[in-house]
Amino acid sequence: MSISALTHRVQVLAAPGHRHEEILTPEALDFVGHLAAAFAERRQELLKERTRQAARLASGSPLDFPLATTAVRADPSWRVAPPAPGLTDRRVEITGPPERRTAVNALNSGARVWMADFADATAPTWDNIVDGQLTLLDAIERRIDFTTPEGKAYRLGDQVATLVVRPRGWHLLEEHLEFDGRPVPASLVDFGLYFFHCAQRRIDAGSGPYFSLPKLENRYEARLWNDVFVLAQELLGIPRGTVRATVLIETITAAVQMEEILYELREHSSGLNAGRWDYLFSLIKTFGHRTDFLLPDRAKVTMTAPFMRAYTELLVRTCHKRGAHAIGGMAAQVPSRDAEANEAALATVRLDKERETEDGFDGSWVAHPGLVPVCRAVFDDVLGDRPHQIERTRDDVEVTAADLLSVRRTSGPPTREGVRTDIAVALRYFDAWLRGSGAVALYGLMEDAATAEIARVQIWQWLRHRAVDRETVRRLLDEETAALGAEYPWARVEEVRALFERTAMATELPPFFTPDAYSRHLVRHPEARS
Ligand SMILES: CC(=O)SCCNC(=O)CCNC(=O)[C@H](O)C(C)(C)COP(=O)(O)OP(=O)(O)OC[C@H]1O[C@@H](n2cnc3c(N)ncnc32)[C@H](O)[C@@H]1OP(=O)(O)O
Ligand SMILES: O=CC(=O)O
Ligand SMILES: [Mg+2]
Repeated sequence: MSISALTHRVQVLAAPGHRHEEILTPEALDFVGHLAAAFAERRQELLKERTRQAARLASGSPLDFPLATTAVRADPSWRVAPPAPGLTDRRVEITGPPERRTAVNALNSGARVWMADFADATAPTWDNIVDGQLTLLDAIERRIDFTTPEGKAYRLGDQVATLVVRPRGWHLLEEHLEFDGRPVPASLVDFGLYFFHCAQRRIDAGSGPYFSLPKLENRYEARLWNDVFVLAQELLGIPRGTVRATVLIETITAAVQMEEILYELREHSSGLNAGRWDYLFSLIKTFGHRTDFLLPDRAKVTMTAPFMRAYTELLVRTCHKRGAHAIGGMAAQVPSRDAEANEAALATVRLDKERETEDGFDGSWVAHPGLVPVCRAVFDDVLGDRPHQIERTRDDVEVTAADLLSVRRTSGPPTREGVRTDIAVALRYFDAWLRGSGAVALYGLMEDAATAEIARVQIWQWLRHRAVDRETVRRLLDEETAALGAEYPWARVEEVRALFERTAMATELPPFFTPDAYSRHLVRHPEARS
């Protein structure tokens, strides 16, 4: 099918920005419109199913591996597609928003993969979204070099990381693009614009259009992505099976459908990734009303907690059984200018990666170029010249749904400092996000939309179970709001405080803070809600 024959015109509800016309071409918008026409309704239905499933679990329905797909899990014959060029050895993957400086640094970092993130690490202002696409296009075309006004030169090296792109999740809309009178699903915008402009260019360069898919809740959402890939390839005349996608297992409902998710995407799958921060967020969000799921301070819930071990071991076992890569998660510590703090951060990251290599992971994520050597050294020790350890099937691992939910052994009340830290982190992160930054370093840790969600839902959970009283939260909120304003006079303290009160202190927990914050604060077209 020729794209020029399409009439799925998408309307842009934003003032033209610098070079935006290079991305928002009529053909690219038609392509996105075609995807919206084909998949927007199904997305809507799947979001309704998310709500229904949340209600079922909240009213006591058990969570388990689906009976309906027993045959898929029992069938030993199927495997995912073989690794595509540039995705065989993934021992270190660096992540970051698709900004110019980050792009050059990440591509040059020595990591095998750069995961350019429109999701957790990006505040989706319209400029960030379109400039992010320009950054990727310029990086692929190798015209991204620049020099700062201070004279620091950024030059792409000869050996660069393989590019993987993470579009926003299914729950979000892009309100600056309208199709058929409705905002276009954000996932289709990020995927569609990148695929339209860059898929063939990546293939011509000996690589391919590769993706990382966030926040899926079940196999039907994986099937939807697979259908998006099939149609997108067909529309652009790209051979079916060229796309590769690594799915983040970062919701508790997806954890019991890992194998089905691989199955749905098998012709396009490049494995699974342990999205540990969203996973923890999902667990609290889904079962936060239950007293046995009361979690202590965030710092005390580590990857060695039995329920987190069950999750990561199941992920490795599932991937390797199906010939797929298992990619580890993000240790939140980032390098520090203080030598002692830096040593401690590196040691923590090293331990985390050592645990992952022992579990059988084939590679892992880092948040900062300064962590690439640590991660690489740990994986080099175990892998040597082998590109991965997929052959290490973890037949010894037996994980039940009860193991994934065995939070009781870790549960407990928060400390006052734990409550304060969550409030401080949520406020500071919300402020950065409203001002256009989706990833920041706070108190020595990388914070992004997933980690901030944990801070928010912990406060909600503790209030709900009266592990902390409302008066104390209000007092700490006053103190932390004042501290934020004193430290950053430009901080949007009133808006940030109101956002916190709406999303962390309401009786009903909103599933995400981002849709509320996005439509109130980031949408800039004349029809935007105030
Ligand atoms: C839960 C999840 O979803 S994890 C995945 C999503 N989250 C992320 O991707 C976060 C990635 N990390 C980051 O964005 C950053 O590391 C931050 C925001 C946490 C800290 O960034 P900074 O405050 O700039 O750190 P710092 O000052 O130490 O940076 C030093 C240099 O490293 C660069 N750098 C830092 N992190 C990255 C990165 N992830 N990729 C590329 N370059 C990076 C900086 O640009 C800076 O470059 P420069 O010397 O050329 O100016
Ligand atoms: O996306 C990663 C996560 O940990 O969340
Ligand atoms: Mg995540």
